[in-house]
Amino acid sequence: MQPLVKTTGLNLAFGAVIAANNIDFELHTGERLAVIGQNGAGKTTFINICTGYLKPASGTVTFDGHDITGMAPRKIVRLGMGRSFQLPQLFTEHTVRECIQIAAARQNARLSAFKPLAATINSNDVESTLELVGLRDDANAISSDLPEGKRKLLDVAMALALKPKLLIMDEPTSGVASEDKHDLMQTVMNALEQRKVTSWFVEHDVDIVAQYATRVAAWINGAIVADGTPDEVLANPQIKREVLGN
Ligand SMILES: Nc1ncnc2c1ncn2[C@@H]1O[C@H](COP(=O)(O)OP(=O)(O)OP(=O)(O)O)[C@@H](O)[C@H]1O
Repeated sequence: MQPLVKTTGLNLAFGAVIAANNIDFELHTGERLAVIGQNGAGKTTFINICTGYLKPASGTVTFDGHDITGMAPRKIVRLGMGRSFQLPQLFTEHTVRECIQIAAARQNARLSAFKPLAATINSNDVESTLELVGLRDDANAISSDLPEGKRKLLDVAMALALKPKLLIMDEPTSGVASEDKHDLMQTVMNALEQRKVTSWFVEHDVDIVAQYATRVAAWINGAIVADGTPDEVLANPQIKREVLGN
């Protein structure tokens, strides 16, 4: 089976810091990949290269059979690669429902000053996305008034409105109280499962990684040093010592 994402020989340095060190990587449809690594290991740089926010100095990225190396982020999104951010990127003056409507309309390039927003998109899709992430009761709330956990859910909902094949999430549980992290991840993972979206998420909480990932890749100094099942990688002595700090 053709990998959904494939990178070959990716390199990128910031001055003397090697943020991506010859990364060969494959992700297959249906996987739930957790990426772990200390701060500064290169996890976000790798996401930024794959999503078009950074150009690699060398190497290639393919997504769903397309060469997307150096392609603009909005074009990569249109091919079906969604992304949610460590700090949710919401339309802060709009309601939760409008944020999802705007995301859906942007994907179809249907935003227009001459047509009401709701007339440009399929309202059933918007309502089912609200329901899917448990935000129906918050649909009329202004997005900036939401607590952090719901802001994260809205960020995911906006990505899902674009009907992605893959969703990459940079620290989906950061800034969320530890007692709320599992509920948040459960909701997100159920939503992704229902929409048959492959996922890859950066996560520092080992319990979350062990519970929700089918595969774990560990980063050190811009390179993948371990890649396998959660049991294998989380028990690897080097990873315990250098990544998990045990
Ligand atoms: N735009 C940039 N300019 C200069 N250095 C950068 C830039 N972006 C990242 N770096 C450096 O590259 C290295 C990798 O950073 P990156 O953000 O990818 O790490 P990370 O694993 O995502 O860390 P964190 O867990 O803190 O988000 C770090 O040393 C960082 O300081």
